[in-house]
Amino acid sequence: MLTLALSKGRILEETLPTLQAIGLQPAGDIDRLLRVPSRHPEVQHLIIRPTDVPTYVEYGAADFGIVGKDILMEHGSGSLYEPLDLGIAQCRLMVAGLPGTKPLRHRRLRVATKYPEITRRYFAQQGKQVEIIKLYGSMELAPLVELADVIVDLVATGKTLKANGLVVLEHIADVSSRLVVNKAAMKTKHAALRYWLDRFREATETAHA
Ligand SMILES: Nc1ncnc2c1ncn2[C@@H]1O[C@H](COP(=O)(O)OP(=O)(O)OP(=O)(O)O)[C@@H](O)[C@H]1O
Ligand SMILES: O=P(O)(O)OC[C@H]1O[C@H](OP(=O)(O)OP(=O)(O)O)[C@H](O)[C@@H]1O
Repeated sequence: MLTLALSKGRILEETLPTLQAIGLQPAGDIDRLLRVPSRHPEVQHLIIRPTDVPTYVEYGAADFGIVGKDILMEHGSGSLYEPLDLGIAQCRLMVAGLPGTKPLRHRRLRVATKYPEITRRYFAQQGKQVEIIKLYGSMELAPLVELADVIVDLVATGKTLKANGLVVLEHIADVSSRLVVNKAAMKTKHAALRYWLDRFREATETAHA
């Protein structure tokens, strides 16, 4: 039996057509069940929060998983194999703020984000120490109420930024969803995982042809 950890929400919705194409569609109520059989007798799904997917796969509670590159960058992806870019849930990780936001001289820049590790690394690479304010959502509000000078957040269409009067200041990384694999399982269950990785790769190529 193989276990695939799926990120519930946006990524799961965008993953369903691929699962359907390769015969792994969930065979149960994905809105309520946390562990769901798939149409294939040898694969089951875990339906979990995106931020938990790397942990389940790293510890081997799931053999493989699907998760955003943003979450992998924040988690630190060295403990997992990342063999395939699925090309779904595409967006960009950006520094954003009010128009005309300038570097500050008298104090550290204050940055609100759901991604403290990525943010710390990004500014440290530029030799800047920043004050990081960890938030769990609605980052766009922070500069408006002077909780932070800027935010580090995901941008796709740019509509959320625009609606809140914010602009992109810097580009950090392009983001899409990745297939990740537990390192030990890649050895002990190699043939089965290889088979499904090939199916995912074919389906992804077909979808983007
Ligand atoms: N606007 C967007 N357009 C495209 N992809 C996005 C967008 N926002 C987020 N994503 C991608 O989808 C993933 C999941 O986002 P989603 O909004 O479903 O979860 P979340 O609400 O951030 O998760 P949690 O419930 O753990 O806080 C993100 O990690 C990112 O990779
Ligand atoms: O550029 P846009 O197309 O407007 O998309 C960007 C928005 O999408 C994400 O939020 P999401 O809609 O997932 O809400 P949440 O993370 O606050 O739950 C992200 O955190 C931005 O707020």
